[in-house]
Amino acid sequence: MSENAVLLVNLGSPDSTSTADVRRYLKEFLSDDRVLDTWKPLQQFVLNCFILPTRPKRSAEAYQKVWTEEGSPLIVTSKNLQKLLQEKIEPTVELAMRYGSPSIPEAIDRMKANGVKNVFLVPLYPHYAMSSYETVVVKVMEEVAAKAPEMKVTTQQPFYNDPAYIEALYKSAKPYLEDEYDHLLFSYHGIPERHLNKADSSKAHCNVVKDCCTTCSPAHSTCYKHQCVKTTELFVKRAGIPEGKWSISFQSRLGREPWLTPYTDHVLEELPEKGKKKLVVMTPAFVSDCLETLEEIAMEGKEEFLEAGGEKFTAVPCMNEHPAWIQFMADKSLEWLNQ
Ligand SMILES: C=CC1=C(C)c2cc3[nH]c(cc4nc(cc5[nH]c(cc1n2)c(C)c5CCC(=O)O)C(CCC(=O)O)=C4C)c(C)c3C=C
Ligand SMILES: [Fe+2]
Ligand SMILES: [Fe+2]
Repeated sequence: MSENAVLLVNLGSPDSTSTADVRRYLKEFLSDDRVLDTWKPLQQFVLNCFILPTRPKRSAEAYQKVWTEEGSPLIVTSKNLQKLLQEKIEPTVELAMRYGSPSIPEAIDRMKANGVKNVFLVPLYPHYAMSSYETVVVKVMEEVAAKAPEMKVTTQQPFYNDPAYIEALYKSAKPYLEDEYDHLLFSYHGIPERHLNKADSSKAHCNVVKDCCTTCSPAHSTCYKHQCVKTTELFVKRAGIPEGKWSISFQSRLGREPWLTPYTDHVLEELPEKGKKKLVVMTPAFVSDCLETLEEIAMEGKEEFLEAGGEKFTAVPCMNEHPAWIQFMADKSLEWLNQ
């Protein structure tokens, strides 16, 4: 048994598409103080009185549209990633989900029982957000402190601007960019605007400085929007896509407060009237296809775009099991082992 292990952590999905399982999943997810970040009693009031009475049924119907025989696409793809990475590297590759199963505490118990001393934690998100990357790191650290304080954890930093990641993203997307198209839309998962200011420890950059996301600052190490902009700029440079032929939008908003703009659903409605009738959409905030890419973009988004006068809609799959992505993960693991 190796003393080293790689721990991959993705977001997680409900156990099934039943409304009860989706409710349980949403309750755990939205009780996370880094996701619904309000005063705890208010968070629970909003959750129990407004979200949980209605959303689970709607979300369950959406999950039913993308569910496979093996289960949730996000879990199935994450397990395939675990298997393919394991074939390339010696340390045990463990997989856990931030919410639901397989859980983080179970993975830590397993590693402890197997005598693992050094863990390379990889949150499966290219970009930093307190509601995605940060909550994974905090949860793993809390569980390690409680269960196996002797374990040494090294964490992969957000890799949004890593040339090797951009190359893997480019290689996986390239076949979908070969046919003629009018516009390439990069649709990132949104977050509340407020989270940008909260993540800026200087409180003097994000949404304060003009053109903050393209003006150099240490705040960018925790600025989700900057990191999305950077991934996009590096990708279009690598792919040779000219200015005016691409843009960025943000999807999946929840609640009434302002989220990052422009909103993907609005953009999809506006593009056809601007003459952009053949559209390609990429979703680089997600490394694995999931509800938000398969249902919200490839099904609902496509319908909205075609109804607004669009003619052709191509949703680019996430990196999923692409060999370049698996190799990227293997290289990161080897860098850690050799440091
Ligand atoms: C890519 C990173 C993600 C960020 C940042 C993020 C922020 C965020 N999400 C919600 C609420 C929901 N997200 C839901 C699904 C979902 N979100 C991500 C990733 C990020 N979320 C993924 C990969 C998925 C898909 C999960 C799957 O099983 O396929 C859902 C559940 C579905 C639904 O009911 O719509 C909710 C709810 C908030 C509030 C938030 C930031 C504050
Ligand atoms: Fe989300
Ligand atoms: Fe910023």
